[in-house]
Amino acid sequence: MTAMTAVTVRVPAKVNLQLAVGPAREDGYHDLVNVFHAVSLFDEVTVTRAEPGPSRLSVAGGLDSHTARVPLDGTNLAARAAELLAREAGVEAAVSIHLAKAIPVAGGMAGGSADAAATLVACNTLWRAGLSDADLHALAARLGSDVPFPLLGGSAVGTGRGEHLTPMPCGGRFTWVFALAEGGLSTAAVFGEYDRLRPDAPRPEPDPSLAAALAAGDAPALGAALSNDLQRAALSLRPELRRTLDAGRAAGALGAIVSGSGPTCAFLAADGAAAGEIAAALAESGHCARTVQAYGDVPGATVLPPSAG
Ligand SMILES: C[C@@](CO)(OP(=O)(O)O)[C@H](O)COP(=O)(O)OP(=O)(O)OC[C@H]1O[C@@H](n2ccc(N)nc2=O)[C@H](O)[C@@H]1O
Ligand SMILES: Nc1ncnc2c1ncn2[C@@H]1O[C@H](COP(=O)(O)OP(=O)(O)O)[C@@H](O)[C@H]1O
Repeated sequence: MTAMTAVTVRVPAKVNLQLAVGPAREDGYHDLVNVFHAVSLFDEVTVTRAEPGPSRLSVAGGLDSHTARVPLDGTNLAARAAELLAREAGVEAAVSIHLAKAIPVAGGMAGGSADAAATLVACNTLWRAGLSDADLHALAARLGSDVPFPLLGGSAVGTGRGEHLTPMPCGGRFTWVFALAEGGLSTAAVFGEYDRLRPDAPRPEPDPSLAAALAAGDAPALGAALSNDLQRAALSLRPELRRTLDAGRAAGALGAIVSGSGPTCAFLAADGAAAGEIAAALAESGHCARTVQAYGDVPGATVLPPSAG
């Protein structure tokens, strides 16, 4: 059997349908009820055998202003994922990693986490390391709170700091418009602003009406149930996002919300035609850098056949 030389994994972005945030814990993290929903905006990560040594990284795609902010050294979450998996599997990390990015960078859609999850799957395949899904999940949680979800995809609720996942049924295909902003927002800074604004945050609780709407494929009910406790903090740091949200609502969005820690804004549309109208209105308003349309939910990290890589 000849050894594989490269593996490509396709991995989705997420939007948070509910993000309920408790008070800061002693370790600095916050307990969450975090409903993840994987959407059809994909990064593709290709891991190729290379000389031993630090992983070499390259990046392409997406908004130029975004890709320029992707670190190409050992701090990249994908490089850290390759090193962690190599240590765990007892092999040498000898790979180059190419990131073809469609997920906005520092946009609250977990692009770096998606790349890390994809790298775990790609290296596990390339090195025939034989780690189980549970092993990969445990490694993912060590890399970041958002890293386990893109392994799974679909829709799922995350508790703890977001890493304990329970899948949720999704009974339909939901149509989304995302308004990408020019700059990013630091997740830690948004949680810090949340603490300043909500020192008395209550314990986060799941919203049963959201779970029911998701399971029923009921877009108007899901739009009404969307909620994000970090939105106020993101708007406090980036007040202009309010105009983006207002423009999407005025154009008929069933729900309008900041995605996770932002600054990407997410709009739920009734159907493809409505999504086109929302995207056109957002573009005309001049309040966002670019819009993309996507649907959810979609599967998690998937190895592509060699010819497609
Ligand atoms: C807010 C969310 C919502 O899904 O994602 P983004 O919108 O940024 O993509 C996540 O909770 C982000 O997850 P992730 O980006 O993996 O965060 P981590 O690397 O684990 O932590 C980065 C920093 O965010 C803060 N943090 C993160 C998760 C959590 N439950 N409580 C926190 O307080 C901490 O300040 C931490 O130092
Ligand atoms: N593979 C990666 N892709 C994008 N950003 C990365 C990656 N690895 C590390 N980063 C760093 O992580 C930060 C957060 O990026 P990202 O995961 O895209 O956003 P968010 O946490 O808002 O969902 C970026 O500002 C960047 O410096």
